Amino acid sequence: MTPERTGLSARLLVRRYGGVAALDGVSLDVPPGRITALTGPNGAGKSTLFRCLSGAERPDAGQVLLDGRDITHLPEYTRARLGLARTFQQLAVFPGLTVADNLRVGAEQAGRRSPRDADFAVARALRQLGLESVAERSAGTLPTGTLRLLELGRALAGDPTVLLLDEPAAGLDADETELLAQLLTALAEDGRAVLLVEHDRELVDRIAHSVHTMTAGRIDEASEQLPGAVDER
Ligand SMILES: Nc1ncnc2c1ncn2[C@@H]1O[C@H](COP(=O)(O)OP(=O)(O)OP(=O)(O)O)[C@@H](O)[C@H]1O
Repeated sequence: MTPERTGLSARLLVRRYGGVAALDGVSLDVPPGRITALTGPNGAGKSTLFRCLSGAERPDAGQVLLDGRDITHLPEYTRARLGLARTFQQLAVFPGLTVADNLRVGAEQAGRRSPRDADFAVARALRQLGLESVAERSAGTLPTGTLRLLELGRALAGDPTVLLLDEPAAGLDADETELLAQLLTALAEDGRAVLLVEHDRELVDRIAHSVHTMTAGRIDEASEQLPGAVDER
């Protein structure tokens, strides 16, 4: 039986580094079909929250739930296979591999190991990101904006149900930001749960359904909003 999709939730997460509480009782819901945005100043704890949600780090207390299942103690690769994907602020693409092969690694990390499955995932991600024309180029030869899209493609290649995106618009030009806005909107409409850490407030206001503000390890403000219209070009 397929479990009911409720998305990803943090319940009272605590993570301390020495005397600093990077997370001080953080609860957050990232439901399917919506873009949930997280903002806040440097050092607020956003990256720590991402690491605890993705499984790169364990919280000292609290729970992480995926579709109601407690995944707090599951390793990152198991979470990836359950449908959780993330992108990194510091790009995690392999510069020596082609764009297509970077996407293939993303598909394989999410458990799409048969060549047929992986080929299908690569072709779909190339199409979604508009990267067909650079499919055989070495990633290391491409500009930052294209690499940022490839970083997203690497996460999408595994066909995740939950996407954690750490500043996906950093370094994108206006056209690339527009493509990103349309793509994230379509992914949410398709039923995916999207968590977006982003400093571009204009982008957040246009596409997010809710905005949570984090300060000093706590989410101290949450607001619901109607996403603004995305340009149809
Ligand atoms: N590995 C670590 N060891 C010690 N302290 C850490 C570690 N990681 C984060 N911190 C501290 O935890 C707090 C939260 O940091 P975090 O990087 O999660 O914030 P952030 O909101 O993601 O900031 P930024 O926008 O700069 O990435 C900060 O005080 C930071 O110095």
